Amino acid sequence: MPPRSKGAVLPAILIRVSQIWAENLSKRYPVALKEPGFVGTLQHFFRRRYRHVEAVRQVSFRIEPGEVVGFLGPNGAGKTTTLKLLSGLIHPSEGRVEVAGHEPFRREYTFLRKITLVMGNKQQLIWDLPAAESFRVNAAVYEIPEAEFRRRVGELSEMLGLTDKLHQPVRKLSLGERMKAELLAALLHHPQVLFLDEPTLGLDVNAQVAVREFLLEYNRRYRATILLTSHYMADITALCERVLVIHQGRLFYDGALSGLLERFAPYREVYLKLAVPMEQDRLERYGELRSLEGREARLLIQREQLVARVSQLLGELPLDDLEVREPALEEVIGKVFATGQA
Ligand SMILES: Nc1ncnc2c1ncn2[C@@H]1O[C@H](COP(=O)(O)OP(=O)(O)OP(=O)(O)O)[C@@H](O)[C@H]1O
Repeated sequence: MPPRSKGAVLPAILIRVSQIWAENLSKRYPVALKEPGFVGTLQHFFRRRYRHVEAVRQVSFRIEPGEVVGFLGPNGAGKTTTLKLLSGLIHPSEGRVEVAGHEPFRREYTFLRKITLVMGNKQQLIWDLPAAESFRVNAAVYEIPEAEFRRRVGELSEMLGLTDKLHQPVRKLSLGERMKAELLAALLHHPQVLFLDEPTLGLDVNAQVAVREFLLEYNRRYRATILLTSHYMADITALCERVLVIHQGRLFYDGALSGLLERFAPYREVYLKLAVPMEQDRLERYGELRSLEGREARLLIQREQLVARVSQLLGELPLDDLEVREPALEEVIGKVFATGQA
C-alpha cells in the first residue's frame, strides 16, 4: 500500500466499533479434589485430581462507547469472573473478548491505560498514607505530567466532594470517603472503560447517592463506558438503561431495564389501605397476597387482570386508599433466580 501523503483525507465512512465485545466467552476454574483425613492428604500430594467449576458459559454481548450497563446476578453467578476476563486479570477458557480494541489478557500498557477495575471489597490506597500520596504512585505508573496530575486531582476531588480529605491518612477516612478516594485513584489516568464491581458496597444511603451522581457526571463528561455490578437495585435504576443478567454462568437477559420488568414480572403490585381490619382469605380472592399488616395490604395481580380486579376491589371492599405500583426490582430479580426461570 502506498504511504499516505501528508494531509490525506481519511475515509468518510466511520465504522462504529463496540467498546466491549465478548463472543462465547467461557471460564472454567480447576478445583482440586481432596478426600478428608491423612490418607486423603497423602493421595492429594502424589496424585492430584481436579473437578471444574463452570463460572462463565458461552457468554456473548457487545457494549458501545459511552453506554452504562448494569450487570446483575445472584451470588456466584459469574459477574466478578466476567469482569476479570474483560479486564485481563484471567485468561478465558474459550471464546473471544475485545475491550477498547485490545485482547485484555495480553495486558498491554496501552490497554491498561484505557481501562480501570474497581472492586468494592478491595483497596489499592495505602492504609497509613494520605490518599494524595497514593495518587502520586498512580501518576508515576501512568506517566501523568505534574501539571495535569494536579488538574485531574483537583477536578475529580471536587466532583467527589473530597477536596479537604486528601491529606489525612486513609485509615482515618470514613468508608464512604475511602470509596470516593479509591474511585479517584482508579480514574486518575482517565480510563475510557470502567469495570465497577460493587462500588457502593457497605456505603450508607447518602454516600451511595454521591457515588452514583459522580459516576453519571464522569460518564457525561468523558463519555466513558461503564459496566457495573451492584446488589443495590437503586444503583442500577439510577445509572443503567440497559442490563445484562447472568445466572449460573449463563447470560439470559440482555436488554432494557424496563423490558426486564415486563418479561419477568407479568404482574403489578396493588397497595391497599383498608378502612376496617380484614381476614386474609377475603383479600386472597383478588390476587397473590404478599403482606397484610394491620390495615395495610400488598397484592400481586397479573397485568392482564389488573383493570378488572382493581374495579372489583373498589366496588367490593371498604378502602381508604388504593395504589398500583411497579413491583420492586429486587423482588422480580429474586423471583427469577429462585425459580431458575430464564
Ligand atoms: N479462583 C477460583 N477458583 C475456583 N472457583 C472460583 C474461583 N473464583 C470464582 N469461582 C467460582 O466461580 C463461580 C462464579 O464466581 P464469581 O465470583 O464470578 O460470582 P459473582 O457473580 O461475582 O458472585 P458475587 O455476587 O457473590 O460476588 C462461583 O461458583 C465461584 O465459587
